[in-house]
Amino acid sequence: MIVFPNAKINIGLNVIAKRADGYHNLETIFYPVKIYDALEAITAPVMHFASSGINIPGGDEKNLCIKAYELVSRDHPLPRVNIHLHKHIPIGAGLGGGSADAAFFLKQLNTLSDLNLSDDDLENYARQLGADCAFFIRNKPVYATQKGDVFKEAELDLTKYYLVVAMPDVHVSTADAYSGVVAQDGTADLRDSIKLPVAEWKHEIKNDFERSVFKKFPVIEDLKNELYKAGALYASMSGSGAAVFGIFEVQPNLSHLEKSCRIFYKV
Ligand SMILES: C[C@@](CO)(OP(=O)(O)O)[C@H](O)COP(=O)(O)OP(=O)(O)OC[C@H]1O[C@@H](n2ccc(N)nc2=O)[C@H](O)[C@@H]1O
Ligand SMILES: Nc1ncnc2c1ncn2[C@@H]1O[C@H](COP(=O)(O)OP(=O)(O)O)[C@@H](O)[C@H]1O
Repeated sequence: MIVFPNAKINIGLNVIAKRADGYHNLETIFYPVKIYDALEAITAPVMHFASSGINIPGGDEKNLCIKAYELVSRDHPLPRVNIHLHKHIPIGAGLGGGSADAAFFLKQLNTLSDLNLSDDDLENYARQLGADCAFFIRNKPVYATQKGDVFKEAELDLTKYYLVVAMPDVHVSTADAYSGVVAQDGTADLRDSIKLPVAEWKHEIKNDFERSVFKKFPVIEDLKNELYKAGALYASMSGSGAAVFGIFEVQPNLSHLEKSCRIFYKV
């Protein structure tokens, strides 16, 4: 069985408060985009994990797919599986690639092993693997609060626009990005802000990680500015970076950026 875990972008990200457990409460809109890994799982006599494509730091046993398997196996007898992950979604990008793999693997296990877990059950497993992992279970645009794992409906359809994701040659650690951010409450509700025309979002919607991450990696801010120069109605860093995305009315010419970063068109 092969599935194709997709990436996400964050439309706005307000870091509201530091929590007693060390995490942060936030407010964001998660929006799925068309950049994919490929994840194959088949039942097999011995457990095996292999990956190809982009090198994943941390070793196989630390892979979130293996962690997902171990988590579910505490509650349910599982068959041994042979897993192959082809990694295409950039890492340290703010695109949630590792979380997507884990969530899609949970869904695969549910089917492969006839576990009959509901989406709520799967989300409960997912939130134990990573704060933004639960989003990928239903994988629809949502307004997320608390650790980024509590969802309310968000009506957002960007299909009439041309979305671009650009990944510079730097990687940002999520934990480092959170340690550099200053939490502050009292911003407008993102569910109201996204109702404005996209061209007005730049006055209303921000990503709180940009200030400190741009300071450390000016190349990311430069890239965001390049997307505006190329005609973006709205451009922002995604999550804790380093990827930036642009929302355009038509396909932009970004060929001058292709030497210094990886560009994903029409996502
Ligand atoms: C910033 C966001 C925005 O969508 O995404 P990315 O940019 O990483 O994709 C998420 O909050 C990332 O979620 P995720 O990458 O799943 O985080 P986790 O693995 O659970 O946590 C990594 C580390 O980030 C910090 N962390 C994460 C989530 C949160 N709400 N508060 C935090 O302070 C903690 O220090 C934690 O140890
Ligand atoms: N399947 C996976 N894909 C990517 N990263 C993984 C995976 N499993 C574990 N990781 C770990 O998660 C870290 C980054 O995860 P990722 O979700 O890609 O971050 P971000 O959302 O910030 O881009 C990597 O450094 C790696 O050690």
